[in-house]
Amino acid sequence: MSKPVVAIVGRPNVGKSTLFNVLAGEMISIVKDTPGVTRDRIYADVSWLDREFTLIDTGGIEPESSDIILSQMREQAQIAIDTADVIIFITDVRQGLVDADSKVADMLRRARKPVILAVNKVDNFHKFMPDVYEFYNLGIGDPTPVSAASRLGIGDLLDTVISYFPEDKEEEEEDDRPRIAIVGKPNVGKSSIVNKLLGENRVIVSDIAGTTRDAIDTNIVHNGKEYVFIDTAGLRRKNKIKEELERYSIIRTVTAVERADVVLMVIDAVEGVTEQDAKIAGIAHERGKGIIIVVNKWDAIEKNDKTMREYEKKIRTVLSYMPYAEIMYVSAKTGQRLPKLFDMIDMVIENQTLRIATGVLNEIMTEAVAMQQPPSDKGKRLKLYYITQVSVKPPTFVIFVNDKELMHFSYTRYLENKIREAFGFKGTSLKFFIRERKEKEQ
Ligand SMILES: Nc1nc2c(ncn2[C@@H]2O[C@H](COP(=O)(O)OP(=O)(O)OP(=O)(O)O)[C@@H](O)[C@H]2O)c(=O)[nH]1
Ligand SMILES: Nc1nc2c(ncn2[C@@H]2O[C@H](COP(=O)(O)OP(=O)(O)OP(=O)(O)O)[C@@H](O)[C@H]2O)c(=O)[nH]1
Repeated sequence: MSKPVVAIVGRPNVGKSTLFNVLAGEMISIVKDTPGVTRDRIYADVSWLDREFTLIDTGGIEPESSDIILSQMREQAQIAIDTADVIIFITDVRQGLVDADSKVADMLRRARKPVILAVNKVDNFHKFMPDVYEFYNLGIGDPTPVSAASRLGIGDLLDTVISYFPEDKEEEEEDDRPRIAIVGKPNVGKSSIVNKLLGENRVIVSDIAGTTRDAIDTNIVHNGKEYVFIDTAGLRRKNKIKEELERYSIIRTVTAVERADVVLMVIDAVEGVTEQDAKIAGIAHERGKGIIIVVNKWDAIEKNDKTMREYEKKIRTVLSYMPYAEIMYVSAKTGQRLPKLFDMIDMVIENQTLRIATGVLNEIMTEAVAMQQPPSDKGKRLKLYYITQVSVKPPTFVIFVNDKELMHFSYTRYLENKIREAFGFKGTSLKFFIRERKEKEQ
């Protein structure tokens, strides 16, 4: 279900960005083309030997003095401990072992998460190996020599990374409680929503033992059904620079969204919807998660009969890439409409896992094609042979055509709309793959 998260931690200048780019650039597909989504390489989807994971770079800007370096590294390590399944701790063979490395190693060791010690800049294994052994002193296991710049040792490193992933999701499958991530800018009311939901519903203590991450999960029972809320609120803002804070909140959002079935994208009604909201919502959209846009603090604004429509218009414009998302206007302060969230969550999950029979899909497609002729180019017309649904979460379809080039984005969108007219699929994106098939095979 959810992909494992792997975090890179290390001192400035040891090669974190270089390693990140090597892992990301060659072996990944970042889902792009969502307007507003950050171009910063803070996170990336990586796959290695059929295993997929989300890679995050916890490193930020370069601090000047060594005591700041240490405190920053502690912050990075803490973020990694809080969010990652596997941590790559990267050091530099040229600089050798330094005090900050040892302190961070202590911290990581106590966290009881799998840590891989990568010793970077080993551009020549023969020459530098004796220096690599020094890193055994950190007491966090065997050092793995790599050279990010020359791409040496990368395969071994990735083998080690995936060896720590749980064997195909057995454990997770047992837990079928809906997982709901609450995301949004600071101060929009994420914690207030969870607290209000907690206050009005029965709470039970998390029964999954042993993982740090569950500490931020809240289990809520509503109408006899359990829901797990994953909160991204409460980033410690003290002493943080703006860029750093933003990086951390993106990491928190990505890792929470990764684990969720449905994402509540919280917007502050008083502030209105902003580009930053578009960035955050884009993370959930890219990952094909169910989405509900929650406009909070609805009690705090002046309203008339047009207010809701005006809000919707603005939201649809700024978040134009997710027209399928439902919008709810709530107040964590008064509790207005909050109980309805659960029905909405149930509906979105149903839609995320909805499967449509192939026969029905093909009827819809045939009818759609009859109503609006497919595009043509240079005398050749697009022919659509066959459509079938191949997976769920999000619902994913494959369309077989005579020529991929002829399948315009707008025609795919048209078919999507026809499918949505028939089945709704509210709250979830739909994915389409276009495949070519020779005419005679039909
Ligand atoms: N010789 C050698 N140099 C490397 C290697 N990997 C990275 N470097 C160099 O080390 C320097 C720092 O690399 P970055 O990837 O920017 O390091 P970083 O840890 O992301 O640094 P910060 O952004 O300051 O945290 C650059 O000059 C890289 O070219 C390597 O494998 N061998
Ligand atoms: N009027 C009004 N105020 C609200 C509502 N929900 C939250 N607030 C206020 O908004 C402020 C921020 O609420 P939080 O729940 O801490 O917001 P958050 O999104 O969790 O913030 P971070 O922890 O910074 O991410 C607090 O002062 C709340 O009292 C609401 O529905 N109406």
